[in-house]
Amino acid sequence: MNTITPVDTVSFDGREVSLLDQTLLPGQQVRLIIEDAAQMHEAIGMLRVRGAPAIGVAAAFGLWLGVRGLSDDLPRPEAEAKVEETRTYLAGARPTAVNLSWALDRCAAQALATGSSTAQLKQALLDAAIQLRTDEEATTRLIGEHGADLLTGLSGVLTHCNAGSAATVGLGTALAPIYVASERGQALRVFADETRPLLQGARITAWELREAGVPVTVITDSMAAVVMRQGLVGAVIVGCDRVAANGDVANKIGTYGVALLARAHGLPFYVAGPTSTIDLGTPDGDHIEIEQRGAHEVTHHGGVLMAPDGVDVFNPAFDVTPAEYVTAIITEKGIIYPPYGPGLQAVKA
Ligand SMILES: CSC[C@H]1O[C@H](OP(=O)(O)O)[C@H](O)[C@@H]1O
Repeated sequence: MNTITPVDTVSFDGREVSLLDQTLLPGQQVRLIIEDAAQMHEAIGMLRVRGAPAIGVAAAFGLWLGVRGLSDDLPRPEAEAKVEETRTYLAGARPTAVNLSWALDRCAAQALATGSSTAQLKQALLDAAIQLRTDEEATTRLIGEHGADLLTGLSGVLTHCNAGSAATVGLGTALAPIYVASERGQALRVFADETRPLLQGARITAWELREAGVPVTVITDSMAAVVMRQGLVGAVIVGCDRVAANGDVANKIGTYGVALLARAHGLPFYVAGPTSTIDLGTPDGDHIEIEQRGAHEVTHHGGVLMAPDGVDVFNPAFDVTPAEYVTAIITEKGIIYPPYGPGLQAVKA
């Protein structure tokens, strides 16, 4: 197989920042020009751009968009105050994926340490966002290369949600090892959980894998157990939105159940993610804020009522998988095995 071409989730063409609107996948591929921080905040909140690494890069460009219109004559302290205001605003778009705040903090710190004028501050924010995009793209290739070694000899793997190229600015996290294994000539079929309620697996994972020529079978979330029992997969590999210092993993709702199923069927359960998704400041999964989303996502699909309108709904966007159920964590710096504390500390050093 030829080298995989990543999905162009977030890009800057020298003038404009654009996003692939993932709410319209797979039926439409529409690019949105994002002109200011408010539009970027909306895009992140509505999952037009989604996936921890991708929203981090998107927010970084959003930070620049929030100040690019400032007059170069504005006193630097006032410009810096605007950066801080925009950073705080964008960080509030979604609470669970640590990459959002991590990317904003990284880019703001780099820019605030650069120059003494407002013009230099603005340029530094753009430079920081561009560099972040470059770094995060390279990171996904390394995740793929480390993770592919774990998939050697397998003919099927199961994934949950979308932690592919569309969730990053490169090959992805959970799907990166699959892409690299495929590039190496391994015949690997992906069983993709559709992942209710927003169907990132059916809509996005299946779409990007088919675009890349990787065999994919879409299953409903309730079919995962049978797929494992019938021996159709030899491993589970998922992404992550925040990894706590003890190795507990926040990821798309339903991941915890898939981890339990993997344990029950004696299958390895791998988590793939950049070290930027590891948050040593959060001691364990109980301290990870889980985003609660609106009832409409559950009671409606495609404008069709799927449950009594107004019925009570529980719609957490993520859950936490305890570290004890995680076989290994695949990062760009290598594979981490239990006990996770020391290994996570090492890759963040
Ligand atoms: C590579 S991070 C992907 C991660 O993000 C997804 O959540 P969302 O679609 O709500 O942004 C899901 O948890 C994926 O595993």
